[in-house]
Amino acid sequence: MFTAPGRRGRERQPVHAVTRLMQLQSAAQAIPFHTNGMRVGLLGGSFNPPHAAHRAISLFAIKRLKLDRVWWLLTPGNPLKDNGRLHGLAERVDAALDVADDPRIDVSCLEAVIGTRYTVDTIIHLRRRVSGVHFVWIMGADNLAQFHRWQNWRRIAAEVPIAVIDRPPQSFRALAAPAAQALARYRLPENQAARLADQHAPAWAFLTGLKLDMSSTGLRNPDGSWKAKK
Ligand SMILES: Nc1ncnc2c1ncn2[C@@H]1O[C@H](COP(=O)(O)OP(=O)(O)OP(=O)(O)O)[C@@H](O)[C@H]1O
Ligand SMILES: O=C(O)c1ccc[n+]([C@@H]2O[C@H](COP(=O)([O-])O)[C@@H](O)[C@H]2O)c1
Repeated sequence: MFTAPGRRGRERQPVHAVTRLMQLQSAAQAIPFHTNGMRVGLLGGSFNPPHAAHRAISLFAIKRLKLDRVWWLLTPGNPLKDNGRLHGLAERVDAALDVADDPRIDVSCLEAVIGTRYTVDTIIHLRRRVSGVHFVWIMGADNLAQFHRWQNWRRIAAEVPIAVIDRPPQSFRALAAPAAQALARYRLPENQAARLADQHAPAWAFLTGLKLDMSSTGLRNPDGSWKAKK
């Protein structure tokens, strides 16, 4: 028997082993459930470890962008990070399923399955394999600040609308960074963010209203192990 954390303030709920096995299998199957016309946010990340802000920004994006679901795409290793102390994918999937704790959030190992660490490959793969779904790439402002260093970032921006979530103290730097400047004319006013998933790329929006200082870095010990949950 596994346990999954309940929403804040609730008791931890038991999760039957068969349910957990099904969740793990569907993560391994890589492309989560979808139907024609669905609006899906893609939150790529290291999730080392997953934390409450991942869940909070996913639910925030569902609300503000009028999404049906968010897929957490667990990277085999961010190409711009030192991945020497990155925990194994299975351990991160297991922890992500615990933290996500919402039927609208799916956890996926798509990038490991297709054998890439590059977002551009992931987006092109999804565009080819999944039709009729409106995707939005979601990232924190720290990632917008270095988006110009991602492989083929202009192609990513040309393929999928992007929602950037405020993440102090990165926000000012992010909006002044090369990618934000280059894409400035494609930025939607925040009060039109609900239309983002319907837009042809390039299109992006910067979402304020949620400021969370939680990070995976803060949840790791100096040796890379994850701090025990309180
Ligand atoms: N507190 C937060 N506010 C806004 N976005 C966040 C926050 N935490 C994570 N994100 C975003 O979620 C995605 C996945 O993040 P990631 O798994 O790298 O967690 P992290 O806390 O940023 O990790 P680390 O501290 O190791 O860099 C990224 O786009 C990141 O910008
Ligand atoms: O494609 C790239 O070049 C690239 C460079 C840096 C980061 N990314 C992706 O950005 C997402 C966020 O990464 P992270 O480590 O900040 O959680 C994750 O999906 C990474 O694979 C992608």
